Amino acid sequence: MNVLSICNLSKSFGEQKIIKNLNLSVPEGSVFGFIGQNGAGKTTTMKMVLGLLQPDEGEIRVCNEPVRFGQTKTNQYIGYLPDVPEFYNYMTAIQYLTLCGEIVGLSKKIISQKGQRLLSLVGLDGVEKRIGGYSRGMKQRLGIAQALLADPKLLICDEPTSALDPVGRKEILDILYKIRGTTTVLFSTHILSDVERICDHVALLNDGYIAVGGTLSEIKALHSHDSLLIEFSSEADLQQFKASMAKQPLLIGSEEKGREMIIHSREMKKAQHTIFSTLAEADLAPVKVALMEPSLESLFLEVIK
Ligand SMILES: Nc1ncnc2c1ncn2[C@@H]1O[C@H](COP(=O)(O)OP(=O)(O)OP(=O)(O)O)[C@@H](O)[C@H]1O
Repeated sequence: MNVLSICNLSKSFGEQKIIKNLNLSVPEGSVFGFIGQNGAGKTTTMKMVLGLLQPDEGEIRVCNEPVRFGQTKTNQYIGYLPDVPEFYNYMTAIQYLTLCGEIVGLSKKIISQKGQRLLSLVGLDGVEKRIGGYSRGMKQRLGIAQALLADPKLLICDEPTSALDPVGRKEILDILYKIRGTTTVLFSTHILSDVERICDHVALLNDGYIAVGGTLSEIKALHSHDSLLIEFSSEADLQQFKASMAKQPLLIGSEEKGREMIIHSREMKKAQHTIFSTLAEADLAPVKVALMEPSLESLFLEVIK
């Protein structure tokens, strides 16, 4: 089942068409990376999912119920962490979660139990200081705890790691990874390494629509080429290899750095035959040969160029 389905969604601001016929399905239980460059329209899309912005065209369904602009019914299924979460700085974390729990009608007992559990999940249990003294990362973590308070089916996080240092980013990613299976996670980002670390599904928003989407392994298999790194013991050996391969189109687009060469091919098995027989004929013994997995970054750069 899909927790979120977006069908033929379009949105313009004035003359500027930001979202053009966007289709997206977020399967239950997934950790879904919604990727796009700055200004691609990720926040705009999320606001439409939350009923805060009116689409020009298209349909959005959350847990199979239609989202209506200005109405909050489908938001009962959603926990939302905006890119810059706002808090009452004079409160402590537990005071803030208590207030949020009361607003959504939870009993004192439930708030206390859930509050402690969530603060422990996000690594803020036992933190006594007021929110005003928190780091950005701590605020983001508290924001996740707050977004999870009402046990949402879908947690939406808008660029949760973008403003954080590597330690803060890892803490957020670890939390999102921990809750997979119990809560479906959709998070937007332009940091591809974050996506590679925790997501099982991804969609790349480019030019207003999903240019690439699917599971990480599907995308890598469909859109990418493999690369082979060959390291020689000297630059002279590398030059000799190049000369021996001169008649092969395989070296077109290859990269060279010092004693290393990286060769890209969509048919790596075939390419390897040619490379290894050339090495043998030229009596060259590289010090290292390694098959390199395509990175999400190289793949997406290829799609959006
Ligand atoms: N209310 C608005 N009125 C006019 N233009 C808007 C409005 N909201 C967003 N935009 C424009 O729509 C485009 C997409 O913005 P959006 O915030 O959705 O991008 P984003 O992918 O979330 O980017 P970022 O990573 O920078 O937050 C931008 O060009 C932005 O200036």
